[in-house]
Amino acid sequence: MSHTWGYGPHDGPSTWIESFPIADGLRQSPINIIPGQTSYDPSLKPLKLKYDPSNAMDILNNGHSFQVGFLDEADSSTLSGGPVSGTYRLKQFHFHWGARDDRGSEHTINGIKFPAELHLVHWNTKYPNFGEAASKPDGLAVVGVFLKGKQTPFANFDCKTVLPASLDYWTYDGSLTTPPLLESVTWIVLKEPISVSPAQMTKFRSLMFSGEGEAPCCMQDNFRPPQALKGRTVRRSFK
Ligand SMILES: CCCCNCc1ccc(S(N)(=O)=O)cc1
Ligand SMILES: [Zn+2]
Repeated sequence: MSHTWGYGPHDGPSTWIESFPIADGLRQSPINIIPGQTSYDPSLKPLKLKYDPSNAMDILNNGHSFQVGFLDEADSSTLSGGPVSGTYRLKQFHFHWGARDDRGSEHTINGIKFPAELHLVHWNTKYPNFGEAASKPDGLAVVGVFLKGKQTPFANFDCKTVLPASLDYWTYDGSLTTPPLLESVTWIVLKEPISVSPAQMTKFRSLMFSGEGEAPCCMQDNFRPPQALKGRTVRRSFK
């Protein structure tokens, strides 16, 4: 059965439960983060991110976003420390954004939406590969970074240069935010956003959901709204 899901009125987030019943699961993402209701956990370690730009392999419009794929056959671009144990390898990064600057991010803070959100997707090297890891509760770790509007050149895709100065973060147990919505993600959402220029946002919004020869449909509003917390705790690494 070919899963055709999207972000439109007939195939968008409210319809995903029809093919993916886990959409109503106990650890779905994204969520609305209410800073006053998070708990500081002094045992949380600093995030350790190591990215080798030469691992970047390709850029792809996958019909839901565009993603930059990384070579993940060695521990050269990894995440460790933070809320996770062991080593997670960078597989890809991609973005979610809105048709306008008043929406676009998947996570929200006190209900505030950012114009876009970057996801750096990593898999746990205790499993043989991404696909295996994606089906395990501790299989994936995704670093979420909010993008805010500002006149500034957009850094190249050396992931290190694209990260904010502070690596303070919120963390919670969640899921993929697109089908198959697997509940295998340790979410690490950075408190400090990075800046992106209006020109960059225009570039995002000029990408297409549609393929060649199809009726043109701009890739915009490719975000899932916040899901129920269902009793989960959101911890923070900073006082
Ligand atoms: C098992 C096949 C899964 C393919 N899909 C990957 C994927 C990666 C990250 C995210 S996100 N948006 O939660 O970072 C969604 C979907
Ligand atoms: Zn994502």
